[in-house]
Amino acid sequence: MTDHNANSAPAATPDIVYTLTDEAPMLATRSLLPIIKGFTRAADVSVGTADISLAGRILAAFGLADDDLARLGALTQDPAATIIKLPNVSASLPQLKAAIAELRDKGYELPDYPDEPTTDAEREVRAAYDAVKGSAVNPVLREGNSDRRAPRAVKAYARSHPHSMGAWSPDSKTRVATMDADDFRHNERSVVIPEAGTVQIRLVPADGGQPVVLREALPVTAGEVVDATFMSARALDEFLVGANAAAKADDVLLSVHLKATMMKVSDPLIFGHVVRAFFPMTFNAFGLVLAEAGLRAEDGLASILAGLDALPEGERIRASLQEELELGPRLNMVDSTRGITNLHVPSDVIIDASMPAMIRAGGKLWDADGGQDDTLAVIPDSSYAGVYQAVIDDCKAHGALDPRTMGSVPNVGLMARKAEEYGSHDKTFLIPADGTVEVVVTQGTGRAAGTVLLSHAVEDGDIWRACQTQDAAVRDWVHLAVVRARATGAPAVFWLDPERAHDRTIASLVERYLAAEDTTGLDIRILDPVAATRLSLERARRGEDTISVTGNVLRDYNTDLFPILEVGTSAKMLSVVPLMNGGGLYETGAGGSAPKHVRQLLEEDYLRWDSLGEFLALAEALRHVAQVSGNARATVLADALDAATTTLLEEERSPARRLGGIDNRGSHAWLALYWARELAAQTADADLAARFAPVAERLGEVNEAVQAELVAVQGHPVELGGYYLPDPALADAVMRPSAALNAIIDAL
Ligand SMILES: NC(=O)C1=CN([C@@H]2O[C@H](COP(=O)(O)OP(=O)(O)OC[C@H]3O[C@@H](n4cnc5c(N)ncnc54)[C@H](OP(=O)(O)O)[C@@H]3O)[C@@H](O)[C@H]2O)C=CC1
Ligand SMILES: O=C(O)CCC(=O)C(=O)O
Ligand SMILES: [Mg+2]
Repeated sequence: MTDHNANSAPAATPDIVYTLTDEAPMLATRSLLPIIKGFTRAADVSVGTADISLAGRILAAFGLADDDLARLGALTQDPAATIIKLPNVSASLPQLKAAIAELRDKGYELPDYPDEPTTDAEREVRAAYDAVKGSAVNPVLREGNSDRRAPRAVKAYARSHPHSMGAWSPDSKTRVATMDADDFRHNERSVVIPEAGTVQIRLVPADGGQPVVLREALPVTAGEVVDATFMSARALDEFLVGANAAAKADDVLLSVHLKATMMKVSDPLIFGHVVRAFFPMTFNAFGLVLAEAGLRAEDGLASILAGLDALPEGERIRASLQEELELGPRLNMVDSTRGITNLHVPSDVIIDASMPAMIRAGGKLWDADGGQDDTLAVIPDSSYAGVYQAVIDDCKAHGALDPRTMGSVPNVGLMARKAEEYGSHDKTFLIPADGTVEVVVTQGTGRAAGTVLLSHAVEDGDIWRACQTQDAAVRDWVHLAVVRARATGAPAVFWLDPERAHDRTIASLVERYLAAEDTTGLDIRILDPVAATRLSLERARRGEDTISVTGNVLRDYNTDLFPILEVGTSAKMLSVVPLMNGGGLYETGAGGSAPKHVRQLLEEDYLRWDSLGEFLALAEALRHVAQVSGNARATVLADALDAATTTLLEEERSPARRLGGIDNRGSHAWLALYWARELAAQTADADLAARFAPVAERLGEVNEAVQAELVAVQGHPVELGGYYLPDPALADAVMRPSAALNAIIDAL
C-alpha cells in the first residue's frame, strides 16, 4: 500500500495493517510506529501501513495515489485480516476545501470543488469529492459490529485517579430542546424485504409532472430492514424559532449539537436551517446575494464571513450579522478567545463528543467572555435527544457522577454493513418539490414490480432519507451481545424505542435471534432508550455495570458519553470490531482526531494526544495475529504490552496536558521501556527474553536523558510543512527529536 506519511510497506499483506490518518493521531503515529515495528519485527510479526488520510483519499480519487482505502475495504473480507484503525478526519465541506487548497499549493493538479456543477465533467468532479467528504472511511472498514469497553486497568486507574467533574446544581437551567412532531423519529416507516432484489426511490410531484428518480437502483438483500423517514423543513424552522426564543427567555447559551460529519447529507442541511434561523433578518434581506456568491448557511458563519469582503454589500451584511448576534440569545462559543461560535463551522461541534463534555462540566458550555454557563442544547431530531435529557435529569437530581465509584456502561453496537442511519447518506435527499416520495420494487424482493413499499407526502425543502440494516448484521450483533453478557455477567439491555417503526422491527428480530442463543442465566432486556439510560445510570451510581446494546447512532453517542463520564475521555476505550468474515478490526478509542491538539503542537511543540487507545488496540491485534497465524510470539508480545500499559497507567506516564510534562512522545518512550522490560522478564519465550534484555537495559540507561530531551524541546513553535499533508522529514524531526532513543529503536 502506498504511504504518503511514513516508511513504505511490504508488498504482501502484512500480519497487521496500521492506518495512517490525520491530525493528532497521524502525528502520534510518526513517533509510535517505529517503536511498534521494531518490537514486532523481533517476533516475526510484520506491520504495514495504509494511508487513509483525507489528503491520501483526495489524491486517490483523482488517480494521484493508490487507493489504500479500497484495498483495506477488500481486506476486511479476509479471515486473516488484522487492521488497526486510528481516527481520521471525516471532512466537512470547509475542511475538504482547505485540504484541496493545501494539496494544490503543494503542486498536485487537483480540480476546484465545484459548488454549482453545470457540466457533466464538473458533476463527475463533484461526485468524486463528495465520496471523500464526511464519514467515508469507517463505513467501508466496519464489516462487523462493535464491542467498546473500558479495560479493567483503565477503569481501575480512573477510580484511583478520578478526573475532574463539574458540579451539577438542581437549579441548573440546562436542558435539551428537540422536536415533538414531523421529524425523523416521528415520520419513520419500516419494512422487511423478504427476498433479494432492487428498489427505486422516486418523487412523484404533486403538480402531476413526471416522477423524478432520486435513486435509480438500490440493491436489497433477503431479510433486510429498509426504513424511510423525513424531517419537515417547515416544522424544523418553527421549532428553531421557538428554541431561539426559549434560550433568550431563559438567558442561557444557545448551542446546537449535530453530526454533520457522519450524517454528511442531512445534518449540514439542518445546520443551515439553524444558521438561517439565528439570522432571520440578514437572510431575509441578503439571502439571494449570499446564495449568488456561493456563501451558504450550511457551511457555517465562518465561511460566510470569509466571503463578505468580495461582495459590494459585504460590510452591510457583516453589520447585519453582528446586530443579530447581539439581538439573539447568547451563543455557545467553541473558542471564545478567537471569537468562534457554535455556528461558525458545521464540524466544530459534533454531538457525540460535545454533549458528554457539557454534561461532564456540570451542564456548562463556554460563553463569549470565556466564562461558563447553562445551555439550551438544540438537538432537532428527537430520536436520541431523550437520552441526553435523561442524563441531565439524573445529574440534576443526584449530582455529578463519581468516577471513583461509578459502574461501567460498555457498548455492543450494530454497525456492520453500513447499518441504519450512518449508511444513509447515499439515500438522503433534499426534496426539490412538493409530492410523494416512494420506494418502489423494480426487481425481485418477493413482491410484484411496481409495488410501493414505503411512501411519504413531502414538501419542497424537506429532508428525506432511507436506511438499510442487513439481517446478517442484526443476527451477528445479537450474538455479540450474548457473548459479552456471558463473558461479564452484566445485564445486557437492548435500547429500542417502541415509538419508532425501525426499532419495533429490530426488536422483533432481536427476540427471534435471542431465542436461538443459549441465554440461560443471563439478564437480557429490551428497554426504550430513556428507560435504558435511567436504569444504566441508576446501576452505575451503585457501582454496577450494564451493557448497552444499541443501534449505530447510539453506539456512537454512548461510546463517548459513558467513557467521558467514567474515565474522562473515550481515548482510553478498547474498541474491537470482530469482522463478520473472521478478521479483526481494532479501532483506537472512540474519539476523533482532536484538531486543537495539532494547534498546541504547532504553537508550543507539545502533543497531548494520548495513545492509550493505540496500545490497547495493538495488544488485541497481536492476539488476533497469533490466532490466525499460529505465531505464539505474537501472544507474548501482546501480554507484555498489556502489562506495560498497566504500568504506564499506574506510574502516570500518560501525556499530561501542559507544557513541561510528559507529552505523547515522552509516553511512547516510557512504553518502549516498560514493554522491553516485560519482554525481558517473561519466561514464555526465552529467545525473546534474551533479545529484549539488552534493549531494556539500554532504554533504561538513556531514559532519564531522553525524557529530559523531550521536555527540553517544548515551548517553541514548530513547522510541519502542512496540515493535511505534512512534510515527512519535518514531521519526523518534530515527533522523533531524541537521537539517543531513535538509535535504540532503529537498531531493533
Ligand atoms: N473514528 C473516527 O475516525 C472519528 C473521527 N472523528 C473526527 O475527528 C475530528 C474531531 O472530532 P471531535 O468531535 O472534536 O472529537 P475528538 O474526539 O477528536 O475530540 C474531543 C475531545 O476529546 C479528547 N480526546 C479525544 N481523543 C483523545 C486522545 N487520544 N488523547 C487526548 N484527548 C483526546 C480531547 O479533549 P480534551 O483535550 O479536552 O481532553 C478532544 O478535544 C473530526 O474531524 C471528526 O470527524 C471523530 C470521531 C471519531
Ligand atoms: O466516522 C466518523 O465520522 C465518526 C465515528 C465516530 O464518531 C465513532 O464511531 O465513534
Ligand atoms: Mg463517536
